[in-house]
Amino acid sequence: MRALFARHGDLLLTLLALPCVVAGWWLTRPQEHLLLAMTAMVVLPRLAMHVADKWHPHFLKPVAMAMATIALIPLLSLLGSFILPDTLVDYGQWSALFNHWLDRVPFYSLRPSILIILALLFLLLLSLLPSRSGGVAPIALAMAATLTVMHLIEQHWFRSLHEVSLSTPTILIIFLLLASEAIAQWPQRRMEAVGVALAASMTVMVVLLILWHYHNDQNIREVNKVARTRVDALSERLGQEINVSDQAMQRFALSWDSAGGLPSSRAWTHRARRLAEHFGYMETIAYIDRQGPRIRHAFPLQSNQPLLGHHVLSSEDDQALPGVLQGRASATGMVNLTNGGRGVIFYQPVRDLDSAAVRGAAAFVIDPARLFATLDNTRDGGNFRVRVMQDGDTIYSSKTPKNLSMLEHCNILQLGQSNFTLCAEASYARLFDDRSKLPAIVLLTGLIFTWMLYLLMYFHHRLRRRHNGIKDANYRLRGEVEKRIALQQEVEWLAQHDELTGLPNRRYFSQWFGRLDASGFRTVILLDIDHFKQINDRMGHPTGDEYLQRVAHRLQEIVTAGGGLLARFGGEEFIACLPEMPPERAADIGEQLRRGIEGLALPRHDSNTTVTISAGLISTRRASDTLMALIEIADQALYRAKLAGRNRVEVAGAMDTGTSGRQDD
Ligand SMILES: Nc1nc2c(ncn2[C@@H]2O[C@H](COP(=O)(O)OP(=O)(O)OP(=O)(O)O)[C@@H](O)[C@H]2O)c(=O)[nH]1
Repeated sequence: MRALFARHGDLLLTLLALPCVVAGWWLTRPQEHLLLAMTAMVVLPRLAMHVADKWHPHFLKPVAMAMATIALIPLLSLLGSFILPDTLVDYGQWSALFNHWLDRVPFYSLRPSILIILALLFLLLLSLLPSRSGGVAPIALAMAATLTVMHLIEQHWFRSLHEVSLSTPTILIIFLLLASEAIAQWPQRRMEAVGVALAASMTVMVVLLILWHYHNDQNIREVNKVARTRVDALSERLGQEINVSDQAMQRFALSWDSAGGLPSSRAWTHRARRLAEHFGYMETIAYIDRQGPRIRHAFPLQSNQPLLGHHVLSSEDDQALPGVLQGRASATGMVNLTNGGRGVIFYQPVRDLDSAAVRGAAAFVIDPARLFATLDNTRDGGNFRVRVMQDGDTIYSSKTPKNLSMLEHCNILQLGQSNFTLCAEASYARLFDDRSKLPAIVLLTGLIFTWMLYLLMYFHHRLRRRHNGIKDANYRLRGEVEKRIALQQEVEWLAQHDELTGLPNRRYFSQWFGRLDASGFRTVILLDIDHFKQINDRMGHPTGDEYLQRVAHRLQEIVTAGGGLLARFGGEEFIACLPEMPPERAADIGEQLRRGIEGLALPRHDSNTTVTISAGLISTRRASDTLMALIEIADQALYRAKLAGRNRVEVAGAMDTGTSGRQDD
């Protein structure tokens, strides 16, 4: 089972998303179906891609990419609805486009949030990427995960005005997709290659999301002002209306002062009708005689007939009447009316024209519900619900528009002696009209910037690694070349020198000799260590080798000082050539060589004697004398030196320079 999960875990998790889509369709509200459909459109190409990766790449990969491209269309359209200016495509057009999906459901209530649309887009992008090992796959996955988490945070901790929230099936599907991608990518990813770029861009993204949240919150606050403005406007209109009606009531009461006497019933009805026609919310306009005090007239008469003659001070709610009978305009709170119903009664004193004494009062019964209904009649009314409450009872409510935003604003108002709460709540449709596109644009621009930053850092890292690799290879190559050059030089040196003494060998010597100017004197000296075999035999080969080296070194010093070249001729024999030197001087150097070795005083096995050399020397200025010929002559001279007792320099007779040196014995 573990092995199966390790090999096909990504596919299994994506497969699990399918039953979640089906279950989600039944379990969630219709508003979520668009989101589920979008999610399913992301699941299918991912599924095809996982299968393609494992079994049928040639056939299924193009199919998956085609499905992903098709799924891009609705997702990009939804994204467009957040960012395209209303002048280009207005809200109604988006609604019409998407209402094909779900009939009669308003667009704003079925549109997923921009965070989730972007998260799905990034997940979809993974199907469109040419290969999962491509450097951008991790950032797409990380962005999808971060956006989903941000949406959940917004949904649970902050107020939102909108969009469909993630229900359990959708959350499950998105997390299954994220997990399956993480499993698919993980084994292929070398974290150090993407780690720095990913960490930097994710940090930028978190900052970006905080900024977006701030902008979005501001936007919601701004949009919410719509309801507050509505409440404030209504409150102001109410204040103005009360002022106007108050003045009308005053004028109405004063008009009886000038008439004198008790108003006649006909006159009362006539004038009260005119007032009531103008102020439709004045339910009853009554005249209260100070005597009693009793209601003498009431308009409209038909509904108020039982009130006539009614002793009004018996009503305990009517505290305002004593005030008006003392000459002060007054009002009650919200009271139960004698003829049933509730209302606020405003009183105005009616005075005697001559004495100015209060004869009675005009009472105006105002129905607050009708008053508010009269005020709440603007054209925009359909986008708001206005409610008026008093002591917890709703006394007025306007028609409720569809999809209220649940964002309500209230003001406290006073009418008569009572406080009323006036609240307005806008519909989503109204709020969306005012919604700014700025937060969505900030988010999208920021994500593009974050994506670019990742690419820049990732490719910079890759290039730097490649560059370092090339630098290392270059360094190694240079080391190799240097080693080979050294080896080559060693081989060349060995081809021309003797390893033991470090002297040039015969080949080098003959090449050097060949380059000499044959028109001048050339002296060839052949030198041989005397009785060297005995040194080897008695003192051992290592001592023999050491003596060879020391002899060679001393001879070379002298020959080089004379401007010549010394080479090892073979075994314990050396050959020297002194160019451009008169024979006498050459013979002299020959003698110096002999003495030089003698002077080394290298002890032999028999402690009385030291190592010596014998030499044969030939000087010539004949250009036709070859090296071979000169060596032969020198060898003969050397032979003679040996015969003559060794430790001698024998100069070839042809040059007639005689012999030099001293006898051994
Ligand atoms: N240790 C050592 N011995 C060498 C080397 N090359 C040649 N020999 C020895 O040099 C000796 C040469 O001996 P011989 O040619 O008989 O002559 P010799 O003993 O020097 O006697 P004379 O030349 O007649 O004085 C031999 O024993 C060689 O083995 C070498 O590179 N190292």
